[in-house]
Amino acid sequence: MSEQQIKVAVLGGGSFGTALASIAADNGARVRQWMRDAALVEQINREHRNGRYLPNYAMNPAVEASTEMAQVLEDAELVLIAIPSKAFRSVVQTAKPWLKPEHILVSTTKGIEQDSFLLMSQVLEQETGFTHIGVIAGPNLASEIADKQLTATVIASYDALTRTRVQQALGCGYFRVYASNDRHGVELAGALKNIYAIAAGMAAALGMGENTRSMLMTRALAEMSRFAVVQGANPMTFLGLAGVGDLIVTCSSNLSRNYRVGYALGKGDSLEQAVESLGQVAEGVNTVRLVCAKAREAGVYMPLAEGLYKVLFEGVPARDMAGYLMLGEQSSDVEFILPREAVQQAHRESGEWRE
Ligand SMILES: NC(=O)C1=CN([C@@H]2O[C@H](COP(=O)(O)OP(=O)(O)OC[C@H]3O[C@@H](n4cnc5c(N)ncnc54)[C@H](OP(=O)(O)O)[C@@H]3O)[C@@H](O)[C@H]2O)C=CC1
Ligand SMILES: O=C(CO)COP(=O)(O)O
Repeated sequence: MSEQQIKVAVLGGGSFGTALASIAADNGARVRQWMRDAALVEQINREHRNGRYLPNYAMNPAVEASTEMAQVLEDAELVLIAIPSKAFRSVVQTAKPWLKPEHILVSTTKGIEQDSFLLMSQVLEQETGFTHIGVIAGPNLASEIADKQLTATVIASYDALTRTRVQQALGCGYFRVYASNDRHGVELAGALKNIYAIAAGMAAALGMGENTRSMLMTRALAEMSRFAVVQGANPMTFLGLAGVGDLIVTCSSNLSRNYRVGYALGKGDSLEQAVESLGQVAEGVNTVRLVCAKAREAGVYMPLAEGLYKVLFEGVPARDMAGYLMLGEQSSDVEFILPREAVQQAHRESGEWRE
C-alpha cells in the first residue's frame, strides 16, 4: 500500500464486486460500493454480508454500500466496475456525470458487448475518452476470494499508473496482482474462456473423464489464441493467468457459473432452465454466439466454439457433437511450431484429405 490511503469505488453489488470491495478494504483502502438494490445496501451496511450473492462470507465492515453514485464516486481515485456486459455501458453512462480524467477506471467484466463486439475497456474508452483504463482478469472465483483462498490476478493496461495503483490497492497476503500491458489479450482471454467452461461442465455431466477435460482445455487454448491473433492480441498472453490460469479454474470448478450452466445442460436442462436456475450472470452463453459470428466472418477455425453453438442454439445433442468433433480434420498440436496448413497439405498429398 502507498503511504496515503487509496479511495476505491466499486460499481456492482454482485459476487465479484463484493469480493473485490472486501479485498481493498482488508488492504486498508477506503471503499464505497455502489449497487441499485437498496435492501442489499442496507444489509451490507448493517450485517456486513451480501445475502444475495455471497451469503456465507463476512465482508470487511469498512465497506460502505450505497445506491447513490455521486456519494460512491466522490473523491475516489480507483473505480472498479463489476457489472455484467449486458448492463455495463448503461451503468458507465449513469456514472459519467461524476467521472473525471484523473480517475483510474478498471473493468472486471469478462464479456463482450452485444451489438458492437467491443470489450468493456473499449466501452470505457468510448464513453469517457480517458487514459487511465485497465482490466482485471485471471482465475478469480469470487467465493474463493471471499474465503481468502490464496489467489492471483492480472491487471492489464497500456497505462503504467493504472497497473501500479491497482497492484497497490489490491495486492495483499491472499491476493497477488501481476501486471500486463496486453490489455486486449488479457480481456479477450477472460471473455473467451467462458465458452469452454460451458463445454467442460457439459462433458462432466455426460460422465466424460479427465483425459477428455484435458484435451478440451488444451484445444480451447489453441482455439482462443488463434482467434486472439486475428483480433490483434499477443498469443503469449494466453500462457499467463488470464489465459491458462482462468481456463483451468473455470473448466474444473463447480463454483464457475459457466461450468454450472454447461453441467445443467449436460444433465438435460434446456438453456432457459439452466440460465434461470443459476440466477447470476453466465457470460459465456452470449459470448459463444458473438464469437462464432465473428470467427465465421474472419475465417477463423474454431471447431469447439462452433460445436457448442450448435448444441446451445440448434438442438444438436452434446454427445453427438463430441463424437463428430473427434472425427474432425487431423490437425497440429502447437500451431506456432507446426502450422495447421502444413498438416493439411501433407494429408492432401497423401490423397486422404477429408474436408
Ligand atoms: N463472480 C466471479 O467469480 C467473477 C466474475 N467476474 C466477472 O465480473 C462481472 C460481474 O460479475 P459478478 O459480480 O460475478 O456478477 P453477479 O451476477 O454476481 O452480479 C451482477 C451485479 O451487477 C448488477 N447489475 C446487473 N444489471 C444491472 C443494471 N442494469 N444496472 C445496475 N446494476 C446491474 C447486479 O445488480 P442486481 O442484483 O440489482 O441485479 C449485481 O449487483 C461478470 O462479467 C463476470 O464475468 C470476473 C471474475 C470472477
Ligand atoms: O471468471 C471467473 C473465475 O475466474 C468466474 O467464472 P464464472 O463467471 O463462470 O463464475
